[in-house]
Amino acid sequence: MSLLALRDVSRTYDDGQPVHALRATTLSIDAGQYVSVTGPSGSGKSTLLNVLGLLDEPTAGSYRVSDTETVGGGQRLHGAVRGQLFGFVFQAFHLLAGRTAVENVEIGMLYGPLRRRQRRRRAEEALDRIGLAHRMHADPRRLSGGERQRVAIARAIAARPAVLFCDEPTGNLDSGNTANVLALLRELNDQGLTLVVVTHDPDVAGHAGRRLQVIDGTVREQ
Ligand SMILES: Nc1ncnc2c1ncn2[C@@H]1O[C@H](COP(=O)(O)OP(=O)(O)OP(=O)(O)O)[C@@H](O)[C@H]1O
Repeated sequence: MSLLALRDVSRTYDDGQPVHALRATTLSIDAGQYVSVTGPSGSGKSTLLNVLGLLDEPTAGSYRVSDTETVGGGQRLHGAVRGQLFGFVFQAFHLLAGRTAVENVEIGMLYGPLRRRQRRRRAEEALDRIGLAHRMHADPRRLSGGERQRVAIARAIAARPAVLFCDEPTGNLDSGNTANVLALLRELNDQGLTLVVVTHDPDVAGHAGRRLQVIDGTVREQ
């Protein structure tokens, strides 16, 4: 059974005249897949990621997550699915300065069901998993770019999502730090996490087992 299933999904923006950011797309992603999404600027990659991550709603079509129809389900359903199953990593790390790494990771679980002590334990586990246990109490301002992105990944995986959505996760990193983050993503995928990674970088895309290309709102397998 596919974990994420788009059927005939379109996303049209009304910007004076219609912008067809995503055109009648049918796409299934199975649990455990590592999927990259590439394509020219403005082709619809972020729109696809936002629709898959329930951050944006299709204008037409059906989107099932774990066999639950989400289109028309409303904010409450979308929020619940996101909270239980999805984690997000963006190009800009969005970490809070003045808070430690472990506090930043805990913030990702603030609105979930866990109590304070459980949140701390999960945060510590997540930092340990990404190899930053020794920097747990550091302010993100004192971490390297690669370490910051790893903290952002820890924050995204601490609540144990089934799917991690990444939008240009290495966009702000030099080649050494990019290699570290890619090794971490590979390891997380090996442990069963489903990954969907939007990237401009063909080398980053090359790490995925399944490669999608978006051109003018149309998704193709590569
Ligand atoms: N809120 C919006 N209102 C109107 N048009 C939008 C909006 N968001 C995106 N678009 C348009 O939809 C199309 C797809 O945008 P999208 O951001 O998905 O592309 P992208 O492939 O992620 O681009 P990039 O690689 O530059 O980030 C573009 O033509 C864009 O201008």
